[in-house]
Amino acid sequence: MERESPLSPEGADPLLSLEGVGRRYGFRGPWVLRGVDLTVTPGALIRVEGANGTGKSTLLRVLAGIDAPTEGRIVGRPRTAYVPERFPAALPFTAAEYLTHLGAVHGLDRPAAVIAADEWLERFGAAEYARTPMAQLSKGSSQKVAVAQALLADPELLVLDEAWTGLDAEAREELERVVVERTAAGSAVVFVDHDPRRLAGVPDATYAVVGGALELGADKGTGAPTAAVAGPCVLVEARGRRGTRVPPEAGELAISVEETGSGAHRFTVPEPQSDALLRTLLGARPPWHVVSVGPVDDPDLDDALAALEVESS
Ligand SMILES: Nc1ncnc2c1ncn2[C@@H]1O[C@H](COP(=O)(O)OP(=O)(O)OP(=O)(O)O)[C@@H](O)[C@H]1O
Repeated sequence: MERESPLSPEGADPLLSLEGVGRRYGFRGPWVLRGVDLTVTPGALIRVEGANGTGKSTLLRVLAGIDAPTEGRIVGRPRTAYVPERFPAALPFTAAEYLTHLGAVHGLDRPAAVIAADEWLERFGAAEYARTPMAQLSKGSSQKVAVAQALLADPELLVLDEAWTGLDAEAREELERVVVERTAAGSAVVFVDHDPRRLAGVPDATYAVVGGALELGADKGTGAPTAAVAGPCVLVEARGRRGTRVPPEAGELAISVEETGSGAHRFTVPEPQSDALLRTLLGARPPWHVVSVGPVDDPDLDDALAALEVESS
């Protein structure tokens, strides 16, 4: 199988590579994964898709380093954090104790671990549960703790297996923002999510697990500006500091920019360019706050794009 690598900064060394990786359970079990090659570079955002039971979670566990390949090898082991599909919530700690302990395991000293635990719980709207025993948390709240534990120690590779499941709407949006921020800051994120709208248009690459192999999906973003404007678009709502002008590069990437409030802007951008737009906004000085990223469902825009396509042909 040809090895595909996602968009990466020019010349960046891979964080981690899977080379000819295969995984099966049990000595004679069927191969769940076979001949998988994958290179994860700094800043890459990779989506993994596939039908139920095809091996997505297996792949993510191997990437996260909590499961070993049966054959093949893994080159590199960045500082990695993982949010599993099922989080063992019935632990004999409060949320804050658990996070502080894990922070220490990840190398933070105790005061730094306490601060990081508080900050992440706050950010995901779970600060009020900090002193609640984990066993008493609802599924959604314990999922917030699962996400917080992964973000505590600034991972270079974040692996999210259905991490949005069970989160409330605000926390789901927050996690999308965190993913965009982390990749803009140079960390890699690999995720599985059953909702096709999750981070739609943002990943650098989408892979599907099919028959144990990894196939590069059709909706791979190029991350680079292209002349094409036809095709699906993404709506990015972002807020700049009051009085800040839209970064010129963001204006060039977008088909349209609308000011919706003081500092608040709505960018409509062709899907392949959405990642570049997000990086531009988050990398601006001062950085823009990305409020939401979602698909465009606007018949007028579809007509306008069709007209543009005709004009440019
Ligand atoms: N610990 C295990 N022991 C034995 N078989 C396993 C184990 N984990 C996964 N499998 C098997 O490996 C195959 C792939 O499972 P995996 O959970 O990786 O798929 P998935 O694509 O993530 O599924 P889903 O979409 O349902 O979460 C399945 O047939 C599953 O039964």
